[in-house]
Amino acid sequence: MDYNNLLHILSKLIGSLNFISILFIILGYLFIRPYISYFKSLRDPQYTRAPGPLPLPFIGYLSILFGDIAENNFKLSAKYGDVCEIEMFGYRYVLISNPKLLGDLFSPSVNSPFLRRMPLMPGFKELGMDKEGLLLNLDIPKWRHNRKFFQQSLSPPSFLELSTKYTRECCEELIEHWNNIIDNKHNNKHGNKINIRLDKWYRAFTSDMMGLVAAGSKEDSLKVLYNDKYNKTVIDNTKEKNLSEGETYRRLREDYINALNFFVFIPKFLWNLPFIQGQCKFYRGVLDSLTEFEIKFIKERKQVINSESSNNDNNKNNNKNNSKVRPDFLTMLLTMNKDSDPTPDDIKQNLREMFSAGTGTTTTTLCSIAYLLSKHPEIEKRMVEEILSVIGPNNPIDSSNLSKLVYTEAVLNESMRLYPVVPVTYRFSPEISTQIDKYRFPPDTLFAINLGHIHRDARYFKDPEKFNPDRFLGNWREDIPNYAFSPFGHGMRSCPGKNFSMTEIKVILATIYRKFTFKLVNPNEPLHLQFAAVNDITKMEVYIEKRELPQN
Ligand code: HEM
Repeated sequence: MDYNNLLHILSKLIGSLNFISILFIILGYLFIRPYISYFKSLRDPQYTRAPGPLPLPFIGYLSILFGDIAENNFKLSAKYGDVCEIEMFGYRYVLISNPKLLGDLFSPSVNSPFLRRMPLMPGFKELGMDKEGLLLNLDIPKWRHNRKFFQQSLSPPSFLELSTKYTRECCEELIEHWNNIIDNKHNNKHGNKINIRLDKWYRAFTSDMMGLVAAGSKEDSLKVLYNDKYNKTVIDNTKEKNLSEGETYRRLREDYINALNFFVFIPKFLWNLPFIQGQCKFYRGVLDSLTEFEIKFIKERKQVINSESSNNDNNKNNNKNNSKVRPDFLTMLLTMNKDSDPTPDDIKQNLREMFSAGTGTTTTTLCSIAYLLSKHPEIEKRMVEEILSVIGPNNPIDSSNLSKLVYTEAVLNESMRLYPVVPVTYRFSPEISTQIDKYRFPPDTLFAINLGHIHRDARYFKDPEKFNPDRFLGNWREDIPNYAFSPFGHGMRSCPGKNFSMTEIKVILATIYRKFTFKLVNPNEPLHLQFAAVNDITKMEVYIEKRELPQN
């Protein structure tokens, strides 16, 4: 049969197809597509395929639709080993659970081919994150530029001092509210025990704290929570009508996290379905309002900075200490970046990521610490003894004390080992093929690093399920293999907020735990974590008690 005949037969066949048959052919193709690519990859002589389950039609792997991705990753590694493979997000998704195999992916080299976290997905564009900020930025020159200024903005001693001061202020406010709740007998429904939602309090706390640290805006989340639940005498009819700017921003950011999860995890072809369309429209509205709010806010700050610097130029006797501009993260971003004179648009995503990456992560970490300490009172006692001996029962904490809180830091590290906020992180290279162990993967493979699984692997941690802060004392950095403990990731895309977070959390633990102790209301329940982009605490009920301090 010649070529023309073949074309003729094909065109006749296509002409005879009706809409239903075409639909069936398309669906049939989509149904078998994962198998075609699966069997093709098995026969490709250039590359290898790691063990893993057969893909499912349409979705590739069930955990996209059901269950917790982090938990499913955990089970996959337990079943298939240190390197295993599934289909996810339309990509070959290789899960790695052995720190010895992470050298290339976690490379600290500026020329690493793994500077991207994930491939471009439609949701990233919708969120404006594919070319902005850090987290999902795929534009490498832009990401480098942002990363440099993000990191520099977090490091000046004046910034760290100010953020410690703001954290202490928020702790003092929290302590005052909790004292009021405990002292107020009307709230006491459980005999001598006061039952609180610790997750809600810490969420409000980190929101106020990050509001101050990032943009100098006090959000009043703690006050709102206290007044709503405990201070019934305050009747605020204007509450819904006249939200403070801080509270409006806080609510927008809360919705933003949901928008982020929506656009990242719901495939684009579903956005226009009737029952999802409304949600999509709502989240687009949230993104627009948030952008409008941030641009206005950044413009105002820029004006203040510019007018102060032109006054300073005119006034040679100027005293810098009289500056009205707070040295918070936003000011740092604007002033450190002066040579390139950043526009509000350049900066807004960095500011947004400071909030979104800083509040939920800290809340979950604080709750996991409270959970573990309430189950291990002897460890809590030892931590509080250290806090009291280094700082005393009432003195304010300053940065010079923090390095002496060695056991407190070990408690923090051990909690992050057992409950890492980011149990899986990703690396991706569209450019090169990658050799991992005995497997060779093509470009465009998505590598998922199974941090949560590695943290509980008996090969690297003796009695891995045991809460034992002692493993983080002494020369632990030499004892634990490279990359086996990675609560902040590693390499060029590791967490730029690491030092800042460690400092903040230690300040919070030292300030709060010398005043209060928490007991779980349901001690037999597991920690309620839900994984979306990170592990988020969904509920934590505790009895709160004032700590009885030893009399001097
Ligand atoms: C307990 C607190 C925190 C934990 C456990 C945490 C953990 C992490 C982890 C595991 C990553 C991914 C690292 C990798 O892939 O190698 C990350 C990335 C990131 N974190 Fe954090 N983080 C915390 C707090 C913060 C704070 C306070 C900020 C902001 C000041 C922040 C900003 C970021 C940003 C911007 C990235 C993306 C970096 C990039 O892609 O270049 N994080 N974080």
